[in-house]
Amino acid sequence: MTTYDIALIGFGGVNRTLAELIATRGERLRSELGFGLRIVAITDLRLGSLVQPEGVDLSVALKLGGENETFAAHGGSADTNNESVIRNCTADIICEATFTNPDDGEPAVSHVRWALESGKSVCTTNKGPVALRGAELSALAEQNGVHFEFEGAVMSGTPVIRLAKKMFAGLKLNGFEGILNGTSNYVLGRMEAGLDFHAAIREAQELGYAEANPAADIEGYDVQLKVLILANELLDAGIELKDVHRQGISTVTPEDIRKAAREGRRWKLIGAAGRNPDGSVTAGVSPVALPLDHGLAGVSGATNAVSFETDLLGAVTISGPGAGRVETAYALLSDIIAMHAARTEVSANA
Ligand SMILES: NC(=O)C1=CN([C@@H]2O[C@H](COP(=O)(O)OP(=O)(O)OC[C@H]3O[C@@H](n4cnc5c(N)ncnc54)[C@H](OP(=O)(O)O)[C@@H]3O)[C@@H](O)[C@H]2O)C=CC1
Ligand SMILES: N[C@@H](CC=O)C(=O)O
Repeated sequence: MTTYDIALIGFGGVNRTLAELIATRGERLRSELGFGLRIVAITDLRLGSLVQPEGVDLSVALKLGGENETFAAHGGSADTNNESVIRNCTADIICEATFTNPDDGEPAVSHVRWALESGKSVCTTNKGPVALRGAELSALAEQNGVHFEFEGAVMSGTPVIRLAKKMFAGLKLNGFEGILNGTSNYVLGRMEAGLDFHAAIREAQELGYAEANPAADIEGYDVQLKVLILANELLDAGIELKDVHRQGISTVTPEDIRKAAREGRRWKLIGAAGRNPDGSVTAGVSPVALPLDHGLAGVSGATNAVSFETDLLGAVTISGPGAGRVETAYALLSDIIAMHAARTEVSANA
């Protein structure tokens, strides 16, 4: 039976939860999916780096995280050493889950590039590399005969990108609109229930929904990246970040929310893209007071939903978790499962 060796880059909420899933469900995954997973390296800004080709002891690694604790006391180093670990470790697959940088995608873009250049497949939940360097990195993966998967970059573990690519074959997609950020949707809902804006953000942080800098959620940067990913991956839009108009929810006041409620409306942060008659695509993100009978008005909490406009089926809507540590760790697992399926198909056809 195949065992895939994994390196985790970034050991925060998502990659820690992936490690927990591997520790607690490894045997079940092995019997159900026909492959095993072994973590052979971890790097993290605070903990440093740990490389153990025979397999990291997760019962030890998962307990680390206290102030001043590093991997140095456990056979590793206090230095992060990302490039050397990514290039030289024995992993088959690199799981990149460091913070999303909406400006240039770094350092995650470099992490992905180093991995692909050294013949390792990558799965990531990091929106930066996918939105800002997606085409280049996918081409690099192909040149090196490896995989670059990123299902968790949009709507966490809810299948959207792969599902739309596979299941919408034969349809023409003319656009989409959706709620694509769990944090801002959660915050708007909590404000509607009377909670203070900052207290609502703190709750979203505690629940593991928010970005390292929650301004990315609140000011619409996160949705801007997700709209860019969906537009380029599914509509072949060929657009850049500057082409996606951005406005977040920080301008929506408690009074706006009360007024909308009186009028039978509810504020939502909507990301959308649509094909113009000349084939070009217009895309943006902005807060909208939707009428309560709108299909997206009832999507609450950290749930996300995206409605695709297709030529033969009309609107097709996908809804599910949009954030959360477990939900997003599952996205990485689904990427690994997709890589295994592709590899199995290639060997069956050889
Ligand atoms: N949480 C969610 O619901 C979702 C998250 N995502 C994306 O997944 C990624 C991970 O999210 P999450 O786990 O919640 O975030 P966290 O902030 O919990 O974890 C990120 C980890 O990466 C570490 N890190 C930062 N820079 C580096 C670096 N250069 N080298 C090594 N480690 C580094 C951080 O260390 P330190 O804390 O010291 O900075 C932290 O431990 C993000 O890109 C996020 O946008 C996508 C979908 C949903
Ligand atoms: N911070 C993001 C996490 C997923 O991308 C969100 O709240 O949606």
